[in-house]
Amino acid sequence: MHIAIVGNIGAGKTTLAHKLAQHFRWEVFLEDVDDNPYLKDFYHDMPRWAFHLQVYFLNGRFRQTQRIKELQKAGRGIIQDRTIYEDAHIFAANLHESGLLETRDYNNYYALFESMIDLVAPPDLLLYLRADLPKLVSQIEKRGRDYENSISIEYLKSLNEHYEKWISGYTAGRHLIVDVSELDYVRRPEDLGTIIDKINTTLFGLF
Ligand SMILES: Nc1ncnc2c1ncn2[C@@H]1O[C@H](COP(=O)(O)OP(=O)(O)O)[C@@H](O)[C@H]1O
Ligand SMILES: Nc1ncnc2c1ncn2[C@H]1C[C@H](O)[C@@H](COP(=O)(O)O)O1
Repeated sequence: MHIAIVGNIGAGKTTLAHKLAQHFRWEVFLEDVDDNPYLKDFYHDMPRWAFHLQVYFLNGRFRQTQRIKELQKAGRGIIQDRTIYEDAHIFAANLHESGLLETRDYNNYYALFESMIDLVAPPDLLLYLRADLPKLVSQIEKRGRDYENSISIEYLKSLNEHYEKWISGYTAGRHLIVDVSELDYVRRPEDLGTIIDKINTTLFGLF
């Protein structure tokens, strides 16, 4: 079984990934953020570093999906924090449409993504954490990564719009949308329970 958690920056993916992994006793696959050699520079100068960052994320995410495939074959359950789909359909597309990633670079990147994507199996469940802008801003602040101070409301808004468009056309497998704007699964165990119930219903037909 493979559940992938998708959603905007600060939506609460990593936090939920840990909690679900603990609940189901599955392996958790997180994003490579601390060792990312481009992320900090990207937030200082997006046009300069957009292409480098996208290629870095794409490669990392592809390698991760190959490891997930192996573990799945071995019968293990997996919770994945963010997917390769979001890199291409949300972040790279948004940078291109905002004029921060040149068309020739975007086309080059997208051709690479298309070469890879046939080798990627969609998750058994894609769990989209929808969050409004105040929730995203407060959780990004709460996390306190210095280099994310420069993230603008417009950037988050545009990413949210890309998420909504993408999820409405997602047909690769089962998906579940949970609005987390009013949920606090850090302090309220019942909110975590609500999400787990929804997952069980969708995946196993329980409840
Ligand atoms: N539903 C929630 N309610 C309250 N706080 C949350 C919730 N989800 C995440 N947080 C807090 O918000 C911050 C960002 O969450 P994180 O899981 O890192 O988001 P993401 O991985 O989506 O970027 C963390 O400090 C986390 O503890
Ligand atoms: N593909 C990406 N392009 C640009 N930025 C990205 C991409 N994937 C992740 N990010 C950024 C967004 C955050 O600053 C960090 C970690 O993501 P998070 O949603 O907080 O887990 O990386």
